[in-house]
Amino acid sequence: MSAREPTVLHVGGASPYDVVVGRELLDRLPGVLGDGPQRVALVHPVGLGQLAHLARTAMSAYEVHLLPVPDGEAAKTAAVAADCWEALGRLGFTRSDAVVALGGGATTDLGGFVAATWLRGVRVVHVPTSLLAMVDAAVGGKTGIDTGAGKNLVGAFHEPAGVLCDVALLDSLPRAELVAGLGEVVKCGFIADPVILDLVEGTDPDTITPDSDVLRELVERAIQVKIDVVVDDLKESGRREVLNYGHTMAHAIERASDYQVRHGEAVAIGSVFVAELARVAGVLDDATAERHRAAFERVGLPTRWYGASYEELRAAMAVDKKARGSTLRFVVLEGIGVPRVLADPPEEMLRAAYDVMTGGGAG
Ligand SMILES: NC(=O)c1ccc[n+]([C@@H]2O[C@H](COP(=O)([O-])OP(=O)(O)OC[C@H]3O[C@@H](n4cnc5c(N)ncnc54)[C@H](O)[C@@H]3O)[C@@H](O)[C@H]2O)c1
Ligand SMILES: O=C(O)C(=O)C[C@@H](O)[C@H](O)[C@H](O)COP(=O)(O)O
Ligand SMILES: [Zn+2]
Repeated sequence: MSAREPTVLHVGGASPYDVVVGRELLDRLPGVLGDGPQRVALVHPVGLGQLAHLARTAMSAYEVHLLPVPDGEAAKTAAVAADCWEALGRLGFTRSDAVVALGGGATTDLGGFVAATWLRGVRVVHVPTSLLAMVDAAVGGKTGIDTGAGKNLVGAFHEPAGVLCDVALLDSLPRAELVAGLGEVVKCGFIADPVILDLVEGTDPDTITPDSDVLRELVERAIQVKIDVVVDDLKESGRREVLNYGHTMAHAIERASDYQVRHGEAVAIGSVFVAELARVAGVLDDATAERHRAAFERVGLPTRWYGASYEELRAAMAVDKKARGSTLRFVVLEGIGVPRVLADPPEEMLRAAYDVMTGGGAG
């Protein structure tokens, strides 16, 4: 059980802000919002109404308007964004006002996008309530929504004014959602911080609970991995692509499953897929490819998926934002913490990795 002081992780750059990690942090909201805003639009999933009311109480100095949106991925649509814009219009929301996005990554992506687009950009503060949103979605300024053409294809870079990661809020998070968040944490272990892998491999997964010291360390380490990358390459002109490890296949799986596969689960499957692709391409050794499967499975994540044909997933991968023209580009690893891009891998290699992913291959 952690009774530690909050940890403040600073994100530098042109619009610097802090990511605070700790417990019982809602009272810090006014400090992050400052005395500029009069009105606050509190975007939250309908299912988290009680938490939203707690946050509202903490912001009693402001005129707070609740904007409930659908739970989960269903919030990331043009229609829901348009409803939010209409609500801000009715409120007479000005550039001196602020959005607070409280919820999982779907809510922070939507709330961030609404803030990025309203009046071409108003202040947003994120209060992530899922593990995945704390370690990834709320940090780094990527916002967006899904369309029929694919996941996250419409969006904007819009950095928050602050992020409050109150791990006490994870107490109500269903276990399957916590485990999904570990997918992005383990990803960070492979791309940049092997201590994360040591922690995961050396810990009984049932003891990774919201009040545990190990969860706190995993959260802080994963956030630091993300910060180190985004301060160097906010708009993904190069290095930031590493954070997309496993995501080319992950996003294809999410879309093909009609978003029934959780993002963090898809990241686990997609990371094992791309490790296999790298192994088949002669880039990654057998043992490190196998370590991928073992690490994700250890925390309870899936590493195989049988739900769509190769052709369907191949077509969905074509809209990946890392693609250039008709050339697919995958982030692969040469070793732990040693990323590179594998462009235009031969079709037979992609099929071989797909066969392993579906259990049809030798892996
Ligand atoms: N912008 C980025 O950099 C970035 C990074 C990673 C992921 N994402 C996006 O984040 C989304 C996934 O985020 P997610 O895994 O948090 O999913 P999510 O937002 O769909 O949340 C999962 C479910 O948990 C519920 N929930 C959240 N917090 C809760 C709590 N404290 N108690 C009870 N229930 C709670 C939500 O209402 C939802 O039903 C995806 O859309 C993904 O694309 C964005
Ligand atoms: O922050 C990033 O950059 C990432 O790629 C982090 C990913 O975990 C995240 O899922 C992100 O939303 C994916 O971005 P996209 O550009 O592929 O839509
Ligand atoms: Zn992700």
